[in-house]
Amino acid sequence: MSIPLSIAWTDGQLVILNQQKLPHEIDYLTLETIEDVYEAIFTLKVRGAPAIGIAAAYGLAVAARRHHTETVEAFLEAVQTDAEYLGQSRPTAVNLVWALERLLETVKKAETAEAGKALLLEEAKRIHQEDEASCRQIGEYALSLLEGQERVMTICNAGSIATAKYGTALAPFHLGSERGRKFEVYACETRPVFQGARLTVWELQQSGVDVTLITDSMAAHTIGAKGIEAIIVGADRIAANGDTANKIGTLNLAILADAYGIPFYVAAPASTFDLATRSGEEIPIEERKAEEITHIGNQPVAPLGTKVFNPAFDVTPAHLISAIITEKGIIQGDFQRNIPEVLNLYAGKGEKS
Ligand SMILES: CSC[C@H]1O[C@H](OP(=O)(O)O)[C@H](O)[C@@H]1O
Repeated sequence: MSIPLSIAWTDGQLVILNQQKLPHEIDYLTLETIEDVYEAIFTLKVRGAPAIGIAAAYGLAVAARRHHTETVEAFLEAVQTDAEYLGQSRPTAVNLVWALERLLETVKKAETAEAGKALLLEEAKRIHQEDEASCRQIGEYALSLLEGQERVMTICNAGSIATAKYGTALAPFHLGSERGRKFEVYACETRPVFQGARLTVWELQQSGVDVTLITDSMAAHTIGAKGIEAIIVGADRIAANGDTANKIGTLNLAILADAYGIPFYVAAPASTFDLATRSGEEIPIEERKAEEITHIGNQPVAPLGTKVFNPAFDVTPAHLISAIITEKGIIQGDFQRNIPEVLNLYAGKGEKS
């Protein structure tokens, strides 16, 4: 059994597992240009909030290697332009902008372009390593919160391939499997891109975790019929008040958890919090192309030209969230007050001194 990975810096190159080809093909891609990285993020070849941030960070380093400028000022301007370009690849996951801004802050220290190139790559590697450690710690906290609970539902893929390793919502299942802890995971297929059916099922099977696939519409019935004891999901952006953007369909599960009286957990690293965003109303929700809904593969399932609304995310209000599981601890109660306390963060200013 193994925990799958989706991003590597190998022999000086950025290599990703092409998640659009899973589960039937294991296809690795080397992203050689900033355009390659943008396209991989936009088309969900690499996806998942933390993984998007890691890929963008390496993308900035890859792009910088191609700049041969007369001055360090010109180099820094070119890097700034690259960051703005990559930052437009997907709007909802705050990890993308967070990673790019962290690299821009780091590279400002460079006295030469060559030093700047080294700083960018070192910081990208640091973000990659930190995320793996964060996800492992999230898994530990989630295991403690799920003590005595076996039957758990999830949606989309907040797994190892959506992060550096382990995942966020799926981290307790991967760690639990290593320790003989039994879980029965019920994975919503997650239309329209099928991250649940294609990615979460595949990923948990690689790790030897008992996983059952259901359609999104089966969630309410399944919670009752199978005695689901908790729901755990990932996040793409968590506002200062705890409102959480995650894959479309997550709000449905939060409402169902409230109706059934079972806990609804969000698992996410500190890099997914955006304290400059006061509430969920301010979170940009990505809308994607109609064909994701009107077609399955190349097969149309709706009349051609059908009008479509295709939001890729929804926002779960904080009052429906039982706890937010982070690498720095489990946040409950008054999220507005407890988020900065637990994460030791100020709005937009990073760690407390
Ligand atoms: C730890 S992954 C977080 C989040 O990202 C996924 O969205 P997408 O597949 O569109 O990148 C999903 O919302 C996951 O929960």
